[in-house]
Parts: sequence; C-alpha cells; structure tokens
Amino acid sequence: MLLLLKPWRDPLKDLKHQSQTWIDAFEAFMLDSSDKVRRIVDNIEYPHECRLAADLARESESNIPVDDVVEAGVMLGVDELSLGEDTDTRNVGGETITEESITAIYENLTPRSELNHARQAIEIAKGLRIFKGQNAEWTVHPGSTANALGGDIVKLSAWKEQMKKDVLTQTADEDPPASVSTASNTSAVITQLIVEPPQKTPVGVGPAVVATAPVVGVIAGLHPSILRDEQYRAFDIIRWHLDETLADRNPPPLRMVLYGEGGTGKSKVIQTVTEAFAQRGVRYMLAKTAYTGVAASLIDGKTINTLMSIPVKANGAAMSDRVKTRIQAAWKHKRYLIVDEFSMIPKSLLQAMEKHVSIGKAGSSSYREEYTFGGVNVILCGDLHQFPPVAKGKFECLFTRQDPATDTENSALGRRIYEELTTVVVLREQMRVTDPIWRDPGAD
Ligand SMILES: Nc1ncnc2c1ncn2[C@@H]1O[C@H](COP(=O)(O)OP(=O)(O)OP(=O)(O)O)[C@@H](O)[C@H]1O
Repeated sequence: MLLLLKPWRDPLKDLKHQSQTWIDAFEAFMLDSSDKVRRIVDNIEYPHECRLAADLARESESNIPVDDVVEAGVMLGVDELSLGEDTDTRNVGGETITEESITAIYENLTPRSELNHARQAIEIAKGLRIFKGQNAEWTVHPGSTANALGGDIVKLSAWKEQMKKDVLTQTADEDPPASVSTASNTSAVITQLIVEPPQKTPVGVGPAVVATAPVVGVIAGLHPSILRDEQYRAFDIIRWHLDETLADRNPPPLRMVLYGEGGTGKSKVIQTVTEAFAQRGVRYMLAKTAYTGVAASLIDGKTINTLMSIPVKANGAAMSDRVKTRIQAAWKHKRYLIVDEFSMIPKSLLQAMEKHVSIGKAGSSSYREEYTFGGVNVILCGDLHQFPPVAKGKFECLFTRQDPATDTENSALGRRIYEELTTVVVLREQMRVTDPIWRDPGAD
C-alpha cells in the first residue's frame, strides 16, 4: 500500500525510517493521509466484495447451497476472504447508502456490456479515422443529410468488420459455439477465421487500429505488429502452438515461462494472446488466472482458487463428487492456462493446481493422461523477485531447489512440475518507466 500511495524514489529511504516496521510506517502514513487516500484504502476491497457477492448469487442460482461452509470456501480467492463486517448500509461522505438506493442507481444505469460495446465502437471508429478532427463529436443535425463519399463507405465497412471481431472477443470466452464440439470440426471452422500472422512493422508505424477497447479495468491488448521484439517472440510461440493445436497436429504440451520485471509488458502480451484466441473463435480454450483477485482482474481472469476449485485452506479431505463435476464442466474445453504473478505461487500450490486441472480434464476429448495438467498447455508469467509466495517459508518458493530436508511430498512434486517449464522468454525492456533516473536508481 505504501508503494502504491506514498510518493517515493528510493523505497528503502522514502517509505519508512530504518527504525520503523512496515506496519508502523503504514499506520503513521495513514494518520497524515488525505481524505482521498483514506477513501482509496477503505474501498480497495470493494470490487472483490462485489465479485464475491456475484459468485455467491451465481452459486445459489445454480442450487449449490451457500451455507455449505467448506464448499463455499472453495470458491473464494485468497484475497476475497477478509470482507469486513456485513452491513446493510454504508456512510459515504455523510450520505447514507442503502440497499434500495443502490438498486435504484443500478436500475437507471445502462448495462455495462452495452457501455463497453459503445466505447469499443467509438474507439474503433476513432482508430479508423471515421471522425474528422481528433476530438470531433459525432453530432446529428435533424433534417440535414450528407452524402457519403467512397472513402467513407470503405471506412464504415472496415469499422463494421472490426466490430464483428470485437463482438467475438467479448462473447466467445466461456463456451464453444454449439457447432464446434470435436477437435476436427474445430479446425474446419478455424480455417475460415484464421488471420495471417501480421508482418512486424517498425516501431511507431502502427496500423490504424492499434488496440481494441478494453473491458473496463482490464489491460487492453496491442496489435501484434507493435509488440516489442521480445514480446512478439513470446506471443509468436503461443500463437504458433495454438495454430498447431487447432490443425490437430498435437504439438507437445507448451510449458513456458514469460519472465520480466514489473512494467516490461507481460500483461500486454497476455491480452494480445487473448485476442489471438478470440480472433480464431476459440477464446473458450483459454483460462487465465492469478493468485490474487487484483492481479487476476487485470488480465480478465479468475483467482487460482476459484478457477480450479482449490480450497483456500487445504483440509486434506478427498475431493467431493460435486466439486469434481464442477471442475470437469469448467475445464472440458480448456486447452491453455495462463498464470500471472506466478512468483506468489508456493510449490505445493503448483502441485495442487496440476492435480485439479488433471482431474478437470479427465474424460474430455482433449485429455492427455501421459502429461501433467492432463495435457493443458501452461504459461507462467511474472518475476520471481517481485512478490514472494504468501505466508510460506523460503523452501516453498518455486525457484528453491528440491531439498528432502525441508520439502514436503507436495512441495517436492510442485518443484518437479516447475522444472518442466523449459521454454523461457525474458522481457528485458522497461515499458512503463521512461524517466532514466527511475531506470537506474544508482545513478546520480
Ligand atoms: N509494445 C508496447 N508498446 C508501447 N507500450 C507498451 C508496450 N508493451 C507494454 N506497454 C506499456 O508498458 C506499461 C507496462 O506494461 P504491462 O502492464 O503489460 O507490464 P507488466 O510487465 O505486466 O507489469 P506488471 O508486472 O507491473 O503488471 C503499460 O503502460 C503498457 O501500456
């Protein structure tokens, strides 16, 4: 929180005094903080509270009892557990907000999906230069008409085409189209949808539409041609593998690490890859996840615990038939798994992930029993020095070699699974920070 909210140049000097603990430093900072900062801290869990409420509502709609304490815990992300007190009213800025007032606000809102669609339409139209000036508004004068010129028609057709692709991106995520049920007829459909891999263009010479508008709060992808070389290499490996899979050529499972410090553009690669899946009409084959809800939401994914129905607190109990049925339904069509911020995953959790995904794939037509993860392709993204595993000892870090003195059976298995990831792309170019003083803090 201090890193996020307090201005700093040298984190060790500016964020806390040497004599302070991090907790003391945070408390001291909060004492002097502005109302705005307090509001941010107070509300930081709010999106997760909303998502949890939605998850619980969905669970109850599908007749799964919500008062089944152990099973309800299974569905929660780690950071979704401390929700604070359950109250019917909140006081924001002296105004009391009740359930009724929230309902009234929601009733007057345009549905989010429509807003996203409208934003997307405008972004794409801007990219295609349908609007005349940079900030021109699209005003309609009653009674007056204008003749469209040839160029306008071309732009409008391009806009319609791009809109169609984006509708695919937004809708084709969870389930395959009804007509796509087997691998072979998948590839038949795909040949119609496949787009040629783009030629790389020099940096700065981007196509008219460089990115589609993101789902709100999710990092948008880039057109592959404007990815940096290292980013493109990672994208191209996954794209190639996907095309081989779709052509039924059964490539060996992809076991890949996309490694790079914060700001080197990993999330951009993930979203560009997502769009490649959507363009091929197979978004439903891709599962995206991260350890924390915040990291998962940035890539439009789910937390590991939710996606794989892994209990937050391992209780050693055998998996119930109900959970098994649920993960098999969720994983039936999944072929690729992208995990962001993988440094937070302890070895034993990687082992649990492998086990749950394998169970999830068992019985499906794409299950490959001889491979870990039931043959699902795995791409771990992150930086081992960014966030260590939460609340676990050093021996649980994935980069710590196996050691019989400290490793448990599960953590040793987790390390062995990690060692399978031999395709590694390292992103070195810092994309977020452009000020040289930040890039090299040691320089005066
Ligand atoms: N090819 C690119 N061209 C221009 N900007 C880019 C490119 N790739 C990434 N960026 C920008 O760099 C910044 C960091 O990118 P991104 O969030 O993908 O990095 P990251 O490695 O996922 O960071 P973190 O690990 O902190 O989440 C973003 O502002 C993004 O828009």
